[in-house]
Order: sequence, then C-alpha cells, then structure tokens
Amino acid sequence: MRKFKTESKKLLDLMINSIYTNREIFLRELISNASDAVDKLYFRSLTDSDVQLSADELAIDVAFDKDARTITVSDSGIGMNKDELEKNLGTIAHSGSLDFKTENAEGEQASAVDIIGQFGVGFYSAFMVAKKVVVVSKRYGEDEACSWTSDGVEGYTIADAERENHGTDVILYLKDDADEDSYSEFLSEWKLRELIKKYSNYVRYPIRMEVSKTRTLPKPEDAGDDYTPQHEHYTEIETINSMVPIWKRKKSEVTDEEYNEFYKSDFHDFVDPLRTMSVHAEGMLTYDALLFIPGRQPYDLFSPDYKKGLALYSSNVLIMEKCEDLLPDYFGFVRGVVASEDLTLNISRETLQHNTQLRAIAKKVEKKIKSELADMRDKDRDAYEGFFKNFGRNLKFGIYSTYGQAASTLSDLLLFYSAKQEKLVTLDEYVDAMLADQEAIYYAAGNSVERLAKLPVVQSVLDRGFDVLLCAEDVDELCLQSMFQYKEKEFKNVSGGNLGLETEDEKAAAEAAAKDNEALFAAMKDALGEKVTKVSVSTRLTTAEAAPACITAEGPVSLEMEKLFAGMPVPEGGEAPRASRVLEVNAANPVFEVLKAAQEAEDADKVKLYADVLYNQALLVEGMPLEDPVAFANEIAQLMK
Ligand SMILES: Nc1ncnc2c1ncn2[C@@H]1O[C@H](COP(=O)(O)OP(=O)(O)OP(=O)(O)O)[C@@H](O)[C@H]1O
Repeated sequence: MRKFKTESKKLLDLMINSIYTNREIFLRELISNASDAVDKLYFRSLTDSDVQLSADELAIDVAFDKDARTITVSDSGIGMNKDELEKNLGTIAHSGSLDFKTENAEGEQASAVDIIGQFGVGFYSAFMVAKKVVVVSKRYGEDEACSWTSDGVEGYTIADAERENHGTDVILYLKDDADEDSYSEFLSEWKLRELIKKYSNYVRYPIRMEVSKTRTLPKPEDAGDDYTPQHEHYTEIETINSMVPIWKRKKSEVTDEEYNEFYKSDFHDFVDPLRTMSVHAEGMLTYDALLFIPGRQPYDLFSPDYKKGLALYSSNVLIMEKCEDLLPDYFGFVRGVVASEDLTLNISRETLQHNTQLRAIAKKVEKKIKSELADMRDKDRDAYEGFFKNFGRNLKFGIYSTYGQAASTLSDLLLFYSAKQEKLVTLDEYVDAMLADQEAIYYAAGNSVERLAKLPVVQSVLDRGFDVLLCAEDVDELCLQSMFQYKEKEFKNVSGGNLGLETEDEKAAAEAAAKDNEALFAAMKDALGEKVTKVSVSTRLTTAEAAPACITAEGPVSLEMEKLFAGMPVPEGGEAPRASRVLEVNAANPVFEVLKAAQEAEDADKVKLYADVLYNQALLVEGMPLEDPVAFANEIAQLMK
C-alpha cells in the first residue's frame, strides 16, 4: 500500500490559520501543555519512589517582556529531549500526551492525572500570535538541554541549549502590530491575567506571574502633621488561577458563601444567587454541573445582546464560555458550569463532535432546574414570587414561542393574579378552588391588575362566584391561548364571546329584551357602523347596578390582542388584526330606559348620540384608545347642555 504524502507546509498553514476562530486561546493551549508536562512528572513520582518533587516543581510560570515583545510559558515538568522535540513538535498531529495517556490508562495511578492534550495540534496555535517560537527543554533525569526554533512557515531547527533544571520554556516572539491586528495587547499583565482566569482558572497546578502592586509606606517617626502618605510600587509573584474547581468539591463541603462568591465573581453579578444547584452524574457520561438562578434580572435579559448558555469545561479547561445547547431558551436566565472529562472535543476545542452528549446533559440540566423551581414554589413561596417577578416572563414566553409544547414542563410553574383571592396563584391552585359547576378557567387581559379588577366583565364573572385571573403582562394571553387548556379546563377570556354563564331566566329576559327592541338595536348598530359587528343585549351585565354597556370581542382576536398587534410592525400591504367588537347593552340598567325612550320618540339623533357615548365609554373602561376623542368630548358636552 502506498502512503499518503502531506504537504507539511500547507498543513501547518491550515493548522495555524483555519482551526481556531479565536487567537487568544494560544495561551490556553500552552498552559494546558505545561500542565500535562507537570502531570506526567507527577505521575512518575507516584509510580517511582526515586522521583521526589517539591511543591515548586508542580507549577507553571507565565512572564512577558514588553521590550523584547516576548511571552514565556515555563514549567518544571517532564521536559523533552531532542528526539521528543523532533517527534512531538516536528510532527504535526502527533500527540505525545495522547501516547502517554494510552500507555498509562490501565495503571493504578491513572486517575491521579488529568492529561488534556490529545490531538497534537494545540502547540501550533502559538503561531497565530508569534512570528517565532523557541522551545527550550530538558528532560527529567537527563543532563542535556535542547532547543527547538521555528517561524511556523518553513520548518524548524533543533540545537543544544542551556537550562538548569528539568522542564520547558516556550518563548513566543510576538508578531508586529499591523493596522487592524494588534498583538501588543498580549504584552500586559492585565490581559494575560484575564486570559489565565478565563480559560485556565481551574488548571490543577498554580499558574504564577509577576505582578506589580502598590503599597503605602510606613509613616516615618519624625513625620510632621502635614505628612501625606507615600506609596511605593513593587512586584510580587502571584498565583493567578484558583485551581480547585468548586463543582468538583462535595456539596456538603462547600459553604453557601463560597458558592455565592464563585457565582458573583465568575458571572459578574453583585447580588447573591437565589438558588444554587449542583448535579453529579455518572454512567455513560460522567459530568458535574453547577447551576445558579440569579437573584435579580440582568438588565439586558430581553435585549438581543443577551446570550444564554452554560460554561463548558473539559479537563478543567474552558471549552466554551456560553454553550447555548445546554439550556432551553425559557431557562436562558440560568447561569452555571458543566464540566466533564468524557466530552469528545473537536480539534479546536471550540465545540464538541457529538451533540448527543450535549443533548443528554441538557436534558438532565433542564430537569434539575424544573425540579428546583417546583421545590421553591412549594416550599418557599415568597422567594418563588420574587423569582417569578424576574423570570416569569421567560416561562410564559417559552410556552408561547413553542406553540404550547413547553407547557408540559412550564405550565405548573406559572403564577397569575387571582381576582377572588387577591394574590398570585398557580393554575393548580386555581383549578383546585374551582366551583363544582365551573367549566373553564376565566381570565381578563389588560395592562394593570388594578384596572382589570374593576372591569364590568370581570365583576360579572366574580359575581357569579367564579374566580378570574387578571393578566397584566403582554405575553399572558398569548401564553394562555397557546396552552389552550389546563387540566382539561379551557381558558376563556371574560371579554370574549358568550361565556354561557347566564341563568335560564337571564337568558329568557335577554331574548325578550332583544326581540322587543329590535329597532333600537338596529338603529344603534347603524349609528356605530363598522366600529362594531353587533349591538346586543348583554347576558353578563344583568343587574341595575352593573355598567350600562361593555365591549366584548367575538372570534379569535381579543381586545387585548388587538392592542398588542397594534403596537407591532405590520408587513407591507397587510393590516393589523382587529377584534370583532360587540357592544353589549345592559337591559337592566336605567340607561336602557333612556335609550328606549329616545327610540320610541323616533329621535334618531339622540339614539346615535347615546350609542356613540356608550360605545366610547366602554372603550375607555377597557383601556382601548378612542378613535375620535374630540368628537367624544363634544358629545358629552352636548349631553350637558
Ligand atoms: N511544555 C511541554 N512539556 C513537555 N512536552 C510538551 C510540552 N508542550 C508540548 N509537548 C509535547 O508536544 C506534544 C504536542 O503538543 P500539542 O500542543 O501540539 O498537542 P497536544 O497537547 O498533544 O494535543 P492538543 O492538540 O489536543 O492540545 C504534546 O503531546 C507533548 O508530548
């Protein structure tokens, strides 16, 4: 069989320029290699009693030199000799680390190490930012040090070198700044610290860097009253990473305080999380997850800039800052971390090869969040109401945007304001409190609970003993309508078509009033024209005390939805959907007698005037805009004359 030939120059170019989308990951890759090298030596110390290591040897150092434009990553790990430099860095896609892992997979101590490398390409990412890379290395237990130098284009040279102790220095000579590409940004303490924190915070060995600090000098004894405190700058070696991932620790051993601090620092919040959840799963896929429900609503939650997702770690190295696939949209407010050693990464470590793994984790994560919320709803109602105030909208929108599909997960988490109980209730609580003969779940939609509570149509349902959910958020009605029903009880808008709540007597009375006053209703419909589809006798306003008239909507578009659609952009040539409005007249209210009298007197102008006034009043009560407020004001003035 013939062997494939490779154009190594082209392959290298491909490695450097096509694999990664984000060049700042070069530091992550070099630190991961250093960590692997330390890990290998640590492994030796566990399996060979002649190998004794000091704590200092189990560390990684990062340094930079602004003038020389270099960044150096050093470790006191296993190191490489000439042959290894040739094999590992001279062969693209050869991973000495993968070999190590495979060779030692069976050993007793295998679980003590956490080797990150597997593809044999990460090192070359250095050439995204460096025009030259020099590696100086000395293999543990050997006397000679050697170096490997390359410009990442033509090839590499290997030579003898000096290094006191075992380990490796990787020295990057940064590229020159070009118009749009600045490499100098990496030559700063602040930037390197940020990158270490972001990608390598949980690497198990300390990553140290010299940092500059300021301190106040002690006040001299002979200082006078006018002494102003003096400061001095100094440098100090500091460990930048926090090393132990909090999600790897047993829940019982971590204090709430520690979880809260972790949440606030890693997710940039200044308020403690409302709830913290931890998941540890073993089996086909072993992983840990640490999830937080924020204690406040992020200011950009509903802006297009908000990105949902959980941080994804593999072998303690950050793979994705926000892995969207781990969270459904409706739980997009949850922050947290998923960490697993079992993920099949793609070569750039930017994504996974198998989405089935993500799907399996996402399913578990969703279940966990749901059960946590249900638990809070049942055991800590105050906290839950606080949560719902912040994120209830996400849940309602989740039901609407999935056309009701998410209702099976979310509907029992919803809260609505009950007009009868004057507090927030769940749908279960509403259904449990339903009267024996109640067939539907009644709701009213508008823009404030207080206003809705006063609506005649709401009062008429309450008067019959039925509770009404007062829905004051724009998404409420869309959410209820996409669910259609809850526990086989249909949702019904109290200002929708006939609710069928009237008694036989009321029905008969309404029919009689309609029959006796056909001409009056025809005249009123005539007067109102296209504004209404019908003027009829109300079967919901049936007492003298109830309002003289109300507006209801027949058909699928409710009055509240009409308002909502009116605020949305309409496609060209289209028209915003309108509700079919019905003016319902209360035949028991004294006003009806006045109407009848005007009709009997054949005073068409008066009938028109009254119809207009009643219609506009009903619109006002509903919170609907008047089509012609000036005309309405004139009509009222006319009545007063
Ligand atoms: N600091 C180091 N000390 C010792 N060996 C190293 C060091 N850096 C790299 N190597 C060797 O070079 C090999 C290639 O490194 P490279 O970063 O390209 O790939 P990798 O780490 O094996 O895999 P991946 O592409 O998944 O990161 C490593 O497997 C390791 O054997």
